[in-house]
Amino acid sequence: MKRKQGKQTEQHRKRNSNKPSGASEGLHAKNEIVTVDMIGLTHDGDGVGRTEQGFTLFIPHALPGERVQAKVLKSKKQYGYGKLLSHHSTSEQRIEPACPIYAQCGGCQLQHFDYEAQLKWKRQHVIDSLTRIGKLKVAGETGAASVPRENSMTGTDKNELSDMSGEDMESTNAGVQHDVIVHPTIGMNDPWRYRNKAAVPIGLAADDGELVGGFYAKGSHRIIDMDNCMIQKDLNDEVIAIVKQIAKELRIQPYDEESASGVLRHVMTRIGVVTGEIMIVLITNTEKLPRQAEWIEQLRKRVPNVKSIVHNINPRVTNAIFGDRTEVLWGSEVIYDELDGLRFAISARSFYQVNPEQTVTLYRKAVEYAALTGTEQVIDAYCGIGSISLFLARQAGHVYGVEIVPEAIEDAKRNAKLNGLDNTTFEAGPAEVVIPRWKQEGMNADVIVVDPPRKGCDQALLETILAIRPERVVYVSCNPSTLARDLRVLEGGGYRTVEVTPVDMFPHTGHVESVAWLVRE
Ligand SMILES: C[S@@+](CC[C@H](N)C(=O)[O-])C[C@H]1O[C@@H](n2cnc3c(N)ncnc32)[C@H](O)[C@@H]1O
Repeated sequence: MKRKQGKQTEQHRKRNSNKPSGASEGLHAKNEIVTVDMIGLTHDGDGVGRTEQGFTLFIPHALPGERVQAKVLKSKKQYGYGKLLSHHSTSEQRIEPACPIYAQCGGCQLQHFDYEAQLKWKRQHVIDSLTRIGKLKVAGETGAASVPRENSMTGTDKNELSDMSGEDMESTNAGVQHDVIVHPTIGMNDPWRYRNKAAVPIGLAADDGELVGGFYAKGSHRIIDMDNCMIQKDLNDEVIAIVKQIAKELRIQPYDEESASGVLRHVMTRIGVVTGEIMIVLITNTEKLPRQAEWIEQLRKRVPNVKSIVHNINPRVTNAIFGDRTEVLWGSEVIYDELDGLRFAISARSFYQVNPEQTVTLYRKAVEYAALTGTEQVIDAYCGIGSISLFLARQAGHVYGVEIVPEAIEDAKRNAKLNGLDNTTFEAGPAEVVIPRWKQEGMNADVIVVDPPRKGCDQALLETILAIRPERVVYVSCNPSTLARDLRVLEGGGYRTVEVTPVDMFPHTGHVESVAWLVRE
């Protein structure tokens, strides 16, 4: 990769030799209008194209195969960013986005792309990561990828890989030659209105200073006011609209990010899709929620199914939604939901998958890959509220879950009891600390399941998995790049990746979830 970048830099230097210095860092000047042939999509869903002069431009909402006119917004040495102005030719996979505010909102990235094409692209994204980063050979693939290497490994991929250290990247050099099966992405029959959770930033409208709440516009912190999101459950939209209305009536000051002043920063709502229960979390910059009693009265009156009203305090100047302190203002500290006949208590700070229908598909696939017979000792690392753990516990000897958020572990214990699954043990702490200690204490496991956050598994955890030597590892991942990186480590330690199944948990967004099945050689 380095060699290719060097070559491109040299070409640009030659081409730029006649340009006035300081006009632009890259080949094209800012605001220049260029014709671009689109050749791929980045891992964020932005189009990747080449200008007639061979310069790489990333252009949101442009699709592979299209010829477009674009305005250069930023021009770096080796690549730039552009804005789509018009089409010379369009892709057959281009469709009219269903959402009226799609062009401004940063919430979805792929609504202009036919859903079947999204599913294929997500599978290809997984394959590209497995082959390039994991050095794995995918059945039916020649090793060529959807986007030529020098393009896909520039802008966005660099961001995706930013969690990896140089050392991790070095470790990706060796390769293996068995074939990994990557199945088609399992999509939704109706890929709309799937989210059970909304977390909406609240702020001031730029024009009239009114309270607004919605989504950040792509690439900025400008809030687009919105009452109808096509990937949200209707009920979430309704509750958010009610909360905004109450905030206005009670004259609650919206948070102003620039001055870090004001009161209401975010509203989070979560619904139990099976139970109909609703949790509302008000996140403030201030210690107290002004007019608390009226808030409770109004929310109870206008949201009949509300079961939990929670206040979280976040006075920090940060992009993180939640602060450290959470108190229940009214009702229960949890709401309940059901997945595949299992009942789950979910508290405000606990992770719970946002697409319940696809979650069942994903977890069933993870259980299938675990291939349990009723006797196995299973470790579920990064277990959240124990959701995968309990799916596994129905078919295992014993399941040990570990999770860093203490509230989630309290939920997991409660959930095990609730479902009468006493063959479970849960511990709060970092997986990379707790599991090595379990190993030292003599624990063994037949199967280890991991479901880490985007940054993937900690190296110490991967080493411990290799030391425990379970027969099977099931890796649930929301980031194909770190999945591929970690599979390389496990392959290097004597595991073989047999299959990977992408599951579309987040239709119309660039997010790709997948589950991998590894066996000990
Ligand atoms: C993608 S979620 C998966 C949760 C759960 N398996 C599920 O499906 O609901 C990742 C979880 O890892 C937890 N986590 C993050 N870093 C961790 C660490 N170092 N050790 C243990 N858990 C961690 C997060 O709090 C989160 O609950």
